[in-house]
Amino acid sequence: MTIGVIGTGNMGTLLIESFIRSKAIQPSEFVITNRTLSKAESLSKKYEGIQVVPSAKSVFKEAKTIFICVKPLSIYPLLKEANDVIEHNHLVISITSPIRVEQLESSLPCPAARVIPSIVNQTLSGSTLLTFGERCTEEVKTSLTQLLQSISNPIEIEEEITRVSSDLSSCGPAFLSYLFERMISAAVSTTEITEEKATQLLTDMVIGVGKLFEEKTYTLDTLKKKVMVKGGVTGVGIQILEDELGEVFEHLFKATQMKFVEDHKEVDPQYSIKPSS
Ligand SMILES: NC(=O)C1=CN([C@@H]2O[C@H](COP(=O)(O)OP(=O)(O)OC[C@H]3O[C@@H](n4cnc5c(N)ncnc54)[C@H](OP(=O)(O)O)[C@@H]3O)[C@@H](O)[C@H]2O)C=CC1
Ligand SMILES: O=C(O)[C@@H]1CCC=N1
Repeated sequence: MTIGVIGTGNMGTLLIESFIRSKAIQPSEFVITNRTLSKAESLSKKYEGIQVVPSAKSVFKEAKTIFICVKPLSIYPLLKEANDVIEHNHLVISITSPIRVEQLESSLPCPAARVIPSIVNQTLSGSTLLTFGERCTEEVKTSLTQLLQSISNPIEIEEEITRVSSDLSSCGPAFLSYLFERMISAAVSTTEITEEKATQLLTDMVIGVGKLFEEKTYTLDTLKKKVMVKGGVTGVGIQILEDELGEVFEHLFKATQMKFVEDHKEVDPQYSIKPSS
């Protein structure tokens, strides 16, 4: 299967490297481009066989399944530029949240899907968020789902829950990293522990917790209860979290939802179909 990738920044590179790592796609099956071409060329030096072409249009000429991994506002001009070489049997896959699949299909002669990845897909784990356009046949849905299974757990999501799903799956690793940093700096500022030791302990703990969830040993609730020995120290800490966390996560999800509305205001005028919500 030839796979095209337009844009080899963080996510384009992550998808290429993850598909190669999972052995789902061989380097020689990739046709890629990037605005700064040297970035795509350095990937082809790393993985012998990747074909680098000079433009998005050339990618559409060489591949039928194409991941577009550029920022939201760059997608429409790119599709217009390649318009005369896009055919009915292409599949266009966008990886960004503020463009709906029906908006993509409205400016294409072919099916479109949206696949929002997460940095954790680099370890061939985590979810990818999958939404199919109306033109996607069962065959297209099955083959894209199978491809994504090689690097992730593909979860089909409705448009209405796009932002919150991506907050959890794709922004989540950054949110957690921030919280872990705050835990470490508080541990260092209130006790004798060094930053190095606190970082080591927290990192080991996070990896272990991930493995427990992977093995389905515990749910979030049963794990919490197992550690919270009656009358013990964990309960004291949990009580502080309950008393002081307040509505921080409610505020977070409201803020990202507002940003999503702003993103749509920028992107929507490019497309003939406007979102209904
Ligand atoms: N970062 C993340 O964790 C996630 C990001 N996303 C989404 O993925 C998208 C890309 O994000 P990310 O990879 O982080 O961004 P980057 O800025 O790292 O990558 C974007 C890439 O697109 C290239 N580019 C821009 N315009 C064109 C064009 N016309 N033709 C070819 N290449 C082009 C840029 O080239 P140049 O080298 O010249 O800048 C750059 O390499 C965003 O919409 C984001 O929302 C989705 C899930 C997770
Ligand atoms: O488009 C998105 O929702 C993702 C999440 C992280 C960055 N962009």
